[in-house]
Amino acid sequence: MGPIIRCLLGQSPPLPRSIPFGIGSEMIVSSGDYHFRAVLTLEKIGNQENMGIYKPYFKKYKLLFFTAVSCVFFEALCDLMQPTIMARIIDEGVKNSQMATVIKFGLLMLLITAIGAFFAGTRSVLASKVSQSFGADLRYDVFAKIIKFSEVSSDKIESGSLITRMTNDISQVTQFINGLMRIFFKAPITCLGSIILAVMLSRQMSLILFLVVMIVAFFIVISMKLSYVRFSKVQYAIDKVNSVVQEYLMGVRLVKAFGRYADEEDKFDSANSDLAAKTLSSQIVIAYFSPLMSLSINLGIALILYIGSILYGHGDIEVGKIAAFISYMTQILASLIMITNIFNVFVRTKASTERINEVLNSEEDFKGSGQTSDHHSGELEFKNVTFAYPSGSGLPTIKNLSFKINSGETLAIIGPTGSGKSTLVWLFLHFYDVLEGAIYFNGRDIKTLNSDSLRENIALAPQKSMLFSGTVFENIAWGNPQASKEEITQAAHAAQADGFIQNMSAQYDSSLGQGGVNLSGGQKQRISIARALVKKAPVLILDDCTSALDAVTEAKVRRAINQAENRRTVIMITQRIGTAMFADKILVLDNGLNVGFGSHQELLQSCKTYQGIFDSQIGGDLKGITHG
Ligand SMILES: Nc1ncnc2c1ncn2[C@@H]1O[C@H](COP(=O)(O)OP(=O)(O)OP(=O)(O)O)[C@@H](O)[C@H]1O
Repeated sequence: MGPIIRCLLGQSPPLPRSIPFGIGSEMIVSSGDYHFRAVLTLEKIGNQENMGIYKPYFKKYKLLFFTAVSCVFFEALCDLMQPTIMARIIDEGVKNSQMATVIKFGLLMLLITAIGAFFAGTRSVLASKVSQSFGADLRYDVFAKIIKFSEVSSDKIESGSLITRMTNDISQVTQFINGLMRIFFKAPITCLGSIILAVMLSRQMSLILFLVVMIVAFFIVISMKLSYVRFSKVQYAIDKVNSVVQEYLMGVRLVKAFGRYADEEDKFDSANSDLAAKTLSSQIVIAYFSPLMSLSINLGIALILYIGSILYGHGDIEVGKIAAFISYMTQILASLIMITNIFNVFVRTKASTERINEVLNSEEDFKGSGQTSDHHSGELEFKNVTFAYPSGSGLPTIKNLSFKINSGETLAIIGPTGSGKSTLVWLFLHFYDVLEGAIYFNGRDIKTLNSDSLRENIALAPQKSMLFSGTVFENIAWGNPQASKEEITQAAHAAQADGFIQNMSAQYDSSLGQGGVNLSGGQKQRISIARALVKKAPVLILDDCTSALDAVTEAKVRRAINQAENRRTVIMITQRIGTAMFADKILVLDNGLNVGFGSHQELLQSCKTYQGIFDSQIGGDLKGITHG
């Protein structure tokens, strides 16, 4: 097994760090049927354990892989035989005008070419099959990992970058695997075989061959060194372009409303130009070195012809052998370039592998200790909870916060924007771990609960309604795929969505565009609430998701939830005092601190922040009424 394969499997000792290759050189080399795009990215070639991630995939396809490699072996043998047969045609057939010899060896050449073509075709099909299946499996696993991402991981890697990793980086790996089967064995076999056969043809001319090989090898090493650091920069530039496009598409209406086309164009132009510049910079070295290598090869051929003609004059060599020697020399140099390309692609793949590995090694969502929580009640307690976002400023978002609600109670959380209201929900859902304190659900620390079953107890209507492409029915049923049609309509009724759904062209079977583009903000919120209601979980969380509803509709939603058969615990995050005041308990948050907890009446008496919010929204005139 060769070094690249061993590196791929993480089995070989590290390649020397001193290998003077670099990130970023890119070249397209064509030699016969080889057409290889290569970029060198050998930043840490010694650190190859990352490549071990491909071991299971390689194992899965090893039979096809080795069949392809065997085809390459026979293909190379066929190639090697050609110049020697050609020399015999010239020296025995053409020179002596023996047509029978020309025809005999000509037919033999054709037969060998046909056999070589058969192996080349089979190898190509197998290489494509293995590399594409390999790539598809890897893409699947990366996506499966992204699905399991913890919130910390999601905060760390931008979605634009994740897309580049799922597409560009995995394509790079696929290209490498394909190239491995195309040329990995062929290049060394051709190179070694050609050297042996060339030396056997003429020792004197072999000196020129070695000289040219040394010069070309020198150019290859220098070009790699010069282009070492460039490739990962290209990948990050692609990330940036993806992010700019993605952000524009997410905010397209806002951009139009604000007429900010020019700024968006500028942003894209800057990212795009940066990508072009970095790609150019990664290619430019090769652009200069490729002609230099060709020049050296042609110089070598001219020297061979010169020395060959002198030797021929002395009767030391025949014309056919000179032609065969030149042919072997071209094969040796083409193989050298191919070997270089293997390293080029290897290092580029290494950079992509590091990026893929970062995804595969990202922290997964909390699993909990494996204990399930199949409770039917929804008692919740936060005890001295302190929390800071790992990707945030380091300052706590939630500070020593405590409160408790009993099962079946309604809690309203109110407070200025950015005070940490949604963060409480993320903590309860165990998206993040608390720094200090603990959260108890039905008396058990949520850290000891299986996260999936904890979340089964919670239905969430998020602040930003998220709808999927599909029908209205499918979108509501997403909350509970087992729900009957009747339960879906009941939930829609309670969420005050049935009215507008009935007015849609195909009622519950009406299609929603991507993200629910064909609905108003309030309609989206009501479908989102219906989806949460149909889950029938012991705890219902409404995260400021009635903000787009008018006061009358909102009151109807609230009443419907309160009148539900199985009275559940409801957590209602809101900015409106008119919504909060009907809750059993109200938590007033300010800058992550619990500054008030109690009923509306209690807080009006005791909590300055609450009084302030009340005065600003309802006004002092009504204070007496609500007091009563
Ligand atoms: N993923 C995150 N990484 C780092 N900081 C975050 C993250 N999410 C929120 N924050 C910060 O935490 C603080 C509280 O945010 P949170 O969304 O909980 O506030 P909120 O009270 O729900 O606000 P709003 O009423 O505007 O929705 C804010 O300062 C915010 O910048």
